[in-house]
Amino acid sequence: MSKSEQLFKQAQKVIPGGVNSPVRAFKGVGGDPLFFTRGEGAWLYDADDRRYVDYVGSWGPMIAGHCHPDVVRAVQETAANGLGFGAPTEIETRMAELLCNMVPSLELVRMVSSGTEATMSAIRLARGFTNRDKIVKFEGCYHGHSDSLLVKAGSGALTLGVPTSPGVPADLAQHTMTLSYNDAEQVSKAFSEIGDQVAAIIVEPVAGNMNCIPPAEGFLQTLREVCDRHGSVLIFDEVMTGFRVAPGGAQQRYGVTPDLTTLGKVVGGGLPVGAFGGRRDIMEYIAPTGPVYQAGTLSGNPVAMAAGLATLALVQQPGFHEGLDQRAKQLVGGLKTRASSAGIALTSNQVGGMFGLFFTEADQVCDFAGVNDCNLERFKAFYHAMLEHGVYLAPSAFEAGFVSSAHDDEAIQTTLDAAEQAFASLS
Ligand SMILES: Cc1ncc(COP(=O)(O)O)c(C=O)c1O
Ligand SMILES: N[C@H](C=O)CCC(=O)O
Repeated sequence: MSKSEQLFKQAQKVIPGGVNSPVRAFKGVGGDPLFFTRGEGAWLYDADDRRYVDYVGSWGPMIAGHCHPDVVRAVQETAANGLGFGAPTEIETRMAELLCNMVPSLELVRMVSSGTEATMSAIRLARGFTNRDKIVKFEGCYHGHSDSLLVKAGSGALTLGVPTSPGVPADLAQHTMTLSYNDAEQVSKAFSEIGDQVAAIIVEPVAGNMNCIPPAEGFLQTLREVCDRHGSVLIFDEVMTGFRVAPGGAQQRYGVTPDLTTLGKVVGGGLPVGAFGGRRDIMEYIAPTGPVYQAGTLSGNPVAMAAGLATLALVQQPGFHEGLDQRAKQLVGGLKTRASSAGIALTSNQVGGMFGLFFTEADQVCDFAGVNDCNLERFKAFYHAMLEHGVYLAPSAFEAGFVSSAHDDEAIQTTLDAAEQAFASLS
């Protein structure tokens, strides 16, 4: 038995399913999860000291690779002064100033401790501000696990086949309307019927929790238009896309400015951080300036702020995003060439440092139905073959992949060599 197998057995005795977040349990691909002991750049080492090229990146935060010395140093230096005070610190203002400078929609921003908290708080704020209950989301998009948003959700909820979770009161779920991602016509029609009751649209501006689906031409603009017409709040959930697809996120890349933005992952540099912010008049509606309540014991934790600021400093370096984009293109292009040589039908999507692979004959995959039509069994076989050859992909066909600035030629070539063998084993 491997060390990982032993550790997983032990974990299952005291942790539900042996994991602290369901998608880690390998239910989407079968087999047992690996337990990791350390990371370095683009590489992860498991409990048996096997090395893997990592395309999960802690589900996104590790945009500069594992253990970047600047980030580690910032954490160590800040921790030496105390782990947290539950009172204001200057570093929180520095973080807020930076976020407002980087992300087009932010005039005011509030820090929280996870992406889930950010989206849950943004929804409450939008409901309070508009005095309306209904929200619109899109099938296969995941916005964390708060009740209103765990309806036809993506990510682990989709992987485990429970997109609408038991435990979400029907009385609450009835206020969440779920539409099809990239179907602008359906959005316009829904808003012509009930637009005046809608508090907010929340959307992943590039969907990354049903694999990776970029927005269709004009889709985000339509969301902006219907929200303007009906007085609804447009929320871009940039927990995944923030700082990844452009320095100012998807809103900068696609030129559509939402009213509120939610952030997570990269903003915490690997520590538990989220944020939500946007238009001043809406953000001033939150306590203590406004009546909508929201709070957090560890919000704005200085050590987490230090990790985030150090990561954002790296992200702002000239050429950072061009480098990510180029690496991701090199990877995806190389995989497609090798799949084609092996006679395997493979389609891909890629936006900056985010990518998706689809085992399908279709030329493009642009919505939830397209993702569902893919060959899941082939993905599972590919997944395990890649793992066998030292490449760690997300253990589900419904998750995007992430490239970091630490993915160098060696990491990419190791991946392509592994893929050549994996594709050969599938054909
Ligand atoms: C787009 C998006 N929103 C929200 C969340 C929730 O963030 P967290 O897992 O930090 O609660 C995630 C990831 O889990 C996400 O990908
Ligand atoms: N897809 C999720 C976040 O983006 C995966 C993280 C998790 O649920 O553990």
